[in-house]
Amino acid sequence: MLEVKGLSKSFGGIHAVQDINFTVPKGQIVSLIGPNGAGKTTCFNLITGFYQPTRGQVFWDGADVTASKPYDMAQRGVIRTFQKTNVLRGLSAFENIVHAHYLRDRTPLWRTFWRAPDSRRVQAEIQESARAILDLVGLGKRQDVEAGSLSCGELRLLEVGVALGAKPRLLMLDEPAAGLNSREAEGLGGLLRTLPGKWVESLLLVEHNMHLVMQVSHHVVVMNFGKKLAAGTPAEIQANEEVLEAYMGTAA
Ligand SMILES: Nc1ncnc2c1ncn2[C@@H]1O[C@H](COP(=O)(O)OP(=O)(O)OP(=O)(O)O)[C@@H](O)[C@H]1O
Repeated sequence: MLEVKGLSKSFGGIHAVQDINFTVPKGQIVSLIGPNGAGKTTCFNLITGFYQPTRGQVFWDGADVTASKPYDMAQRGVIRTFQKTNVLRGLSAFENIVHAHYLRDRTPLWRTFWRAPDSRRVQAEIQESARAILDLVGLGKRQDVEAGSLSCGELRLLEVGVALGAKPRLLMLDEPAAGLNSREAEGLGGLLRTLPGKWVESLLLVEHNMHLVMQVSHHVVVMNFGKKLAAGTPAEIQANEEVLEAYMGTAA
């Protein structure tokens, strides 16, 4: 579904991403890992059009979408989260997810006024979908709580819920387990594993929590100093000495 070919990005003399190649097939969870500054978030920014690549291409569903605008990528179903929260703290958990549904809504404004019964039906569908997402992420009983009052663990779950509200085909999560304790991360892992095939087509993850990465990924791509160091199944990556030296060793 997603294919990244020879992707490169330089900021002046800093080669943040150099000749990166990988694919995210349908139905799979792929993780991008590497030490701080390895270029993972820059890859996310290149794929979703927040940065223009210096070289290389991004293909989505067979189409060349290199340097598409972030809004175009979202319309195509490529939805990402940020390391900084995408949650509106003054809104309730429920309102946050309802709000996210409108990101991909194509209903022209005039229809909202002209065909009120139709628009009421759409609103009812959105509310039902928002409740289903809240139940999925385990926040069903917290739907009316202001996002700003949720615990760190609950906020992380709400962030995933907000991203799901935009009806992603490819969901790209940037450090979804940041700040979670091991029990919360375990729960998040369980949730992520249920998503492909039902709620999203595929998932691309940037994550430092190695336990979570190894628990949920079909395929892992390791970056170091902007370059691809290794790629393989979690078992292959865990057995790769170069990876252990460059990343696991320093992360342990
Ligand atoms: N807008 C920018 N301008 C200049 N340098 C940048 C910019 N964005 C990223 N960089 C640099 O590119 C390199 C890769 O950064 P990036 O944030 O992609 O790494 P990362 O692997 O996501 O790190 P972390 O795990 O800490 O989030 C770093 O040296 C960073 O300082």
